[in-house]
Amino acid sequence: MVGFDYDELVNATGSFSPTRLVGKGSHGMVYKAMLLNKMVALKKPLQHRDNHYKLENEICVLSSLPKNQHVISLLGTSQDHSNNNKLIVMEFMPNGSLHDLLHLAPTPPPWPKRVEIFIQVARAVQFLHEGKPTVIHRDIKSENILFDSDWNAKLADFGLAVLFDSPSQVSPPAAGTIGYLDPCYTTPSKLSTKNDVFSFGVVLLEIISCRKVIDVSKSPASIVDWAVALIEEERIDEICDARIGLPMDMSSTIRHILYVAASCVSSNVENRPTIAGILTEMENCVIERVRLPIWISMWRNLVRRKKKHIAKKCATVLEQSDDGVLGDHVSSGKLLLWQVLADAGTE
Ligand SMILES: Nc1ncnc2c1ncn2[C@@H]1O[C@H](COP(=O)(O)OP(=O)(O)OP(=O)(O)O)[C@@H](O)[C@H]1O
Repeated sequence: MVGFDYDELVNATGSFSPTRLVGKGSHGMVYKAMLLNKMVALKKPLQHRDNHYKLENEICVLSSLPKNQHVISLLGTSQDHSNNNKLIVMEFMPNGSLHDLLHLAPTPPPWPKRVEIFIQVARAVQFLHEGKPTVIHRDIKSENILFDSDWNAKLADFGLAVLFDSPSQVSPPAAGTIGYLDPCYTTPSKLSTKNDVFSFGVVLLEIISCRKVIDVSKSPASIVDWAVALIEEERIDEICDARIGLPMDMSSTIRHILYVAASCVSSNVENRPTIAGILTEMENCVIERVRLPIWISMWRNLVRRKKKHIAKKCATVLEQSDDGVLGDHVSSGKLLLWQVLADAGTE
C-alpha cells in the first residue's frame, strides 16, 4: 500500500476545498483530487475519536482484501504528523451512488440495468463472505454502492466491516444503518454473514420499487413490511417502480428476484439463503430471460412462414378467379392479400 505525502494531498484537494467535496457521510468527508495524473478520492474523518477508529478499521479491512472488480480499491493512505489524522486514498467513482440513481436521477434506471446491479452487488458480497478470512460488511445500503466510469457497481465504505475469523472471536457491538439493519442482529454474538444477506435483500427491494427504505409518510413505513406483505399476496406489480413499465420478458425475472429478496429479509435467520445461493438463483433467472428471445424469434419465424404460405395460396386462388364476376370485392380482397404478403415479408 502506498504511503502518500500528507502535504501533497492537502495541495491536491486545494486544502480540502468545498469545490472538491464529492460526498459526506456521518463519519467522513470525501474529496476528489488529481494525483499522478489520475483522479482519486480522499476520505478524511470528521473530528471525532470514533471516526478515526472507523477509518483505521476501513484501512485494515480494505488492505487485507485482494483486488475485486466490484469492491472499491484502496490506493494508499496518508498521515498528518501534527495530529496523527489519517486519510484514505481510493479509486474515484465518478457516477455517484445507487441511492442517487434511484432517488434523485431525473430518469429511472431501465430494468436490465437494475438486474445487472443486483448481480454485481451480489458478486461483491460473495467475494467478501467467501474470502479468507470472511468479511462481514455490516453497512450494505444504496449510499455505499458507487458507480465507476462504465457504470459498474462497486461496494464501498468499509468503516463498519469485520474480519470474521471464527465464530468464537470477540465481536464488536452491533451496528449498521436503520432501515437496512437486520432486526435479529441485536447483540454482538448475533454477528453473521446473514446480517449482510438481510441488508442485501433490502437493497433488492429498494432497486425494484425505488421506495425509500423508511418512509414515515407511508404505512407501513418500512420497505420490508410493505413489500413482504405484497409478495405474499402475489401483488408483484404494485411493488415495481411505476415510473417505468416492466417489459413482458422481464416480469418473471423480477418476480423471481422479489422472491429471493423476501427470503433474504426473512425474520427467521435460518431461512435466509447464503450469498452463493442468491447468486445462483439470480444468474439462473437471467439466463432464462436471455433464452426467451431465441424462442420468441423462432416462434415468430414460424408464424411469419405460415402467414406467407396462406397468403400466397389465397393470392393464387384470387388470380385465377374472374374479376368480372366478383367485381370490386375481388380487387379489394387482392389488395388486402398483397398487404398481408408485404407484412409477412417485412415483419
Ligand atoms: N471512492 C469514491 N468516489 C467518489 N465518491 C465517493 C467515494 N467514496 C465515497 N464517496 C461519496 O462520499 C459519500 C460518503 O462516503 P462514505 O459512505 O464512505 O462515508 P461515511 O462517513 O463512512 O458514510 P456513513 O455515513 O455511511 O458511515 C458516499 O455516499 C459517496 O457519495
